Formats: sequence, C-alpha cells, structure tokens
Amino acid sequence: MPGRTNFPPFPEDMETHPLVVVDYQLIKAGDKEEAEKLWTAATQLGFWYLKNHGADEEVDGMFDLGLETMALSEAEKMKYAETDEGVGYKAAGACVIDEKGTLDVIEMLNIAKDDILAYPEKVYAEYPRTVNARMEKTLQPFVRKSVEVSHALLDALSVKLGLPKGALSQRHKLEENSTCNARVIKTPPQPEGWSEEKALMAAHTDYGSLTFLHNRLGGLQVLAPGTSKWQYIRPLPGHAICNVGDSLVLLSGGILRSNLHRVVPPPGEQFPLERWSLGYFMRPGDNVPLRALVEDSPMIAEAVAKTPEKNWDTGVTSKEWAVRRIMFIRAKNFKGKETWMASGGTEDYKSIERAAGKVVDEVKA
Ligand SMILES: O=C(O)CCC(=O)C(=O)O
Ligand SMILES: [Fe+2]
Repeated sequence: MPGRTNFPPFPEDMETHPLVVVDYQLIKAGDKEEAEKLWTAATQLGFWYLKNHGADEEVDGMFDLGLETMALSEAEKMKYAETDEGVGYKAAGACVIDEKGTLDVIEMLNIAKDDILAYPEKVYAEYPRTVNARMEKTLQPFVRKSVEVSHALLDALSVKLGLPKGALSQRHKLEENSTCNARVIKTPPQPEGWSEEKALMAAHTDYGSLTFLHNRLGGLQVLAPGTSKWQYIRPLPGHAICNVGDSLVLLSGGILRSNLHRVVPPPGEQFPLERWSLGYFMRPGDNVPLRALVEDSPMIAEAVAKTPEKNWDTGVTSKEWAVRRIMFIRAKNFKGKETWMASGGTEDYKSIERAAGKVVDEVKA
C-alpha cells in the first residue's frame, strides 16, 4: 500500500511547523510536567504529537480496512453512501471545498462509534462487508484504544482548566450516543500538478472535541496563529497527531484552541503517491449543550467575561452543531456562499483569505 509502510521520506529541507511532543504514558500516570506540555500545546496551537499511545497495531489494521474498502467497486461503496449525518462512504465530489462550490476529490469512510460498539446490532447504518469483517478485530479495539487515550487527555485538560477531573470526560461518555467516528481518508495523486488555491481538504477546524490522527505521508498543513502562510506538519513514525476541535473551544470559553488546518498533496518525492490517513474523532455526547462551563470553573468564567463579543452559548447541542456542519458541506445541499458559510465552525475566514493572498478589509470583512 503506497503511503503505509513503504514510501519515500518527507523532504528533510521542507519548512514545517514544529509541534510539542506529548508522552501519553506520562499523561496517563498523572505527570505534572507532561500535563503542562499538553496545556501549552492545547492552548497555543491546538495541535501536538502524541507518542507512546500504544495504538500502532490497531492503526495498522485501520489502514488495511481502508485499503480493502476503497478497493471495492464504486457501485458497491455507493450502497453505503454517507448520510446527511456524516455516516458511511463519502465519494469523491460529494462535498464542496469552497464558496464557489468546487467539488472535493477525496474519498472518505466514516464509521460511527455507536455502530462499531453495537455491532452486529445497527444504530445508524449498514457498512460494506470489508468493514463488517473488521468490526471486532480492528474497529472495536481501535475505538477502545482511541477513547482511552482521548479520555486521559480530556482529564488532564479538565484539571488544568480548573474543572473537576471528570468534567470533560463525563460529557464524552462511551455509552452515550454521539457523532464520534472512526474515519479513513484516501487522497488521490494530482498528476496535473497542484496550485495553492486548491486544497484537497478545505481549510477547517474540527467540530468535535479531540482528533487522534494518524498520518504516514505529509499533506496536513496548519495556519498557525499570527502567521499568513500554511505550513506542513511533518509526519513522525509512531507519533499520532492530536488536535483540539470546536466543541472543546466552546466548553472552555475559548481557552483551548482549535486551529485551522487543511490537506494538500504530500511534498517532494511523496507527491505522486496516493495519500492515506485516518483518525478517531471524539465528540461530546449528542445532548451535550455547546456552551462554556462557566459555573464549573472560575478560569472559564473569567475567560468568558473577558470576551463579551463572542458567543459562548451557541444554544445548540453537540449533535445539532455537527449535523449543521456536515449537512452544509455536502455538494447536494450547496446553494452558494450562504450554504458554504453555514458549514463553518469557529474558522477565522479572514486569516484564510490573508494566507491566500487576498486583501482583507478588516472593517467590512
Ligand atoms: O488527513 C489528514 O491529515 C487530516 C484530516 C482532517 O483534518 C480531518 O479529517 O478532519
Ligand atoms: Fe480536520
């Protein structure tokens, strides 16, 4: 499988954005210094490498599942086409990547955590046979491992936020229905070349809480705060990439950051290759209101008081937030700039335009 174990290196001389390395075993053991590193990463950029996460075997199985499933015929995959709630197979061209309605080129498979854990019972959807064949041996262990890791990170962040230890993980209960999913992404090579305006996955913030991402090839880029240039994240063997999503930003009154990122073709010698990536997307339980936890933490209350111009009580639940974002990014629902903007979360559109070299009128934009 190109992009899994045997591929040319990410170019040495490529400019990248450095990430803090967090050691999962130390976080799990309650190490204060490591929690401090996590805090720095989660509040400043919102991205970090996670080492010693212990999920390598499960991740390898997930890459195999992706390969086996994407190799099925398009007709077969389309029997399981993604719903408006973002569950199932997303064909290339099913989503838009900009306000002009340009169609995307990536294939994606989203398998709901609730379907995985309930298997062979169905909660939302049926999946291709290649997925069913790996429900028990790959998907369930991958979900369990990812949830264990994500909960340890949430607990460490809770403490730093001045919340009771379980305050965040309680809002992400495994047994509660949620839009959490396991995702595999296949990005096709771009033999005609590639131009800066055409991201393969558009600039976005993740809408959930924490993403536990596994990359082999380069292609993931971030637009760091205070910069106007997209920078690659260098994939490091054995290291996951974790990032904060909008839900944690909202729950923490903006103390945690969900940074803009996108996917472009891998650089250098990796350019002609198919790119595969996958992750577990942890999101709050469906009924969790997306509002700052001001009653539970003086630190959050203070952060909210200092930013009265922001809306820290969205008035919607985690599920409503997710469904809106998914629905409006789908090509079949695209009606112009309005629907494109309705697909947004906490993205800073001005910084995206600045990075694209457009002049932004700070007053009117
Ligand atoms: O493929 C990647 O590296 C990133 C994927 C991503 O950002 C997403 O699925 O939300
Ligand atoms: Fe993302």
